[in-house]
Amino acid sequence: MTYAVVTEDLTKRYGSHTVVDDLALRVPAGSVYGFLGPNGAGKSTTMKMLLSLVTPSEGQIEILGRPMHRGTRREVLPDIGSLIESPPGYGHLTGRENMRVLGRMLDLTDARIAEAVDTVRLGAHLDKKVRDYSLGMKQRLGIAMALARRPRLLVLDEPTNGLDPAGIDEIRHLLRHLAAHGVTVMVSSHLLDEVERTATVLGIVSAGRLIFQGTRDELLSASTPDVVISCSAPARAVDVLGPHAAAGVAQSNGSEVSLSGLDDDGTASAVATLVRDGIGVFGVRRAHRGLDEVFRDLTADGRL
Ligand SMILES: Nc1ncnc2c1ncn2[C@@H]1O[C@H](COP(=O)(O)OP(=O)(O)OP(=O)(O)O)[C@@H](O)[C@H]1O
Repeated sequence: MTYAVVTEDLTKRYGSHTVVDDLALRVPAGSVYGFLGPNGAGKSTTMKMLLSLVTPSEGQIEILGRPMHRGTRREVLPDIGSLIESPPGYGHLTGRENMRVLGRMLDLTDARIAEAVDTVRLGAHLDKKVRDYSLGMKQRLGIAMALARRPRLLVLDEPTNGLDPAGIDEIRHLLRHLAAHGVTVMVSSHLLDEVERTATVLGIVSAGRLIFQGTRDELLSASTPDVVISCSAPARAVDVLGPHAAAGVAQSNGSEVSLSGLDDDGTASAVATLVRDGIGVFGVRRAHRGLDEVFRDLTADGRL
């Protein structure tokens, strides 16, 4: 497997506060890598380090096979498109004027610029002043600016922040389209929903630490789904199982009890306890868990 981004021991401290802690990122080339974590988890700081906008306290970064640091960033940056923090662009200029300024700065052909504008479907709004753009249009302009240099790697920090569902959907499509055309996309979000269907690989950070990295299926199988027992006396079952269950017991509806954090032995022993207590067990199953639940569990504990 070739990786577009590899980090070793990547760490950033501000005073005594470690905001990024020993990250070993592996972003496969050609993937859409969803970089997830709650607000303040250290996603932006990590992305800024990847772009050499923030100097790491420790660790190494390799981008597209080359070491990335102050001394090399001039050679590496032309291959990276990025959207970090607020969308770029001058508000008093139109979209077209902004793209022209960028074109002059980076010495891009008109065809290159037209291609980038086309990809984000901004053509119809090019003659409007950017300060009159909706947030979605601003984000798309930012992405067009990032794309104009035809990057091999695109780093986007929360590109769907503040967008409505239609805008989010559009960005999703765009990211898939780019990945299908060979661009590696690293995209951060604090909402799993937003990247789950787009990302082929997920990296989850919590309090600066990488608590999971792998495919969506690997994430689901790394967590234990709840056991749901349907029985004759669910309310009594909750009392009986309370001291027994490792993680938690809840009565989910009229006839069912949910138990979290139980392995197979724990499940067998819970059923035996119910039967011993004279409660009729009608059925036992593992609940289907959405990724959002898994994500919440992972980040609540701060561990996998
Ligand atoms: N320049 C700085 N000086 C001191 N602390 C900082 C600095 N930049 C970021 N931090 C702190 O680092 C932590 C991580 O911030 P960061 O912006 O990387 O998180 P994030 O996961 O991107 O969250 P968000 O989605 O809210 O931007 C926060 O506690 C933040 O206050």
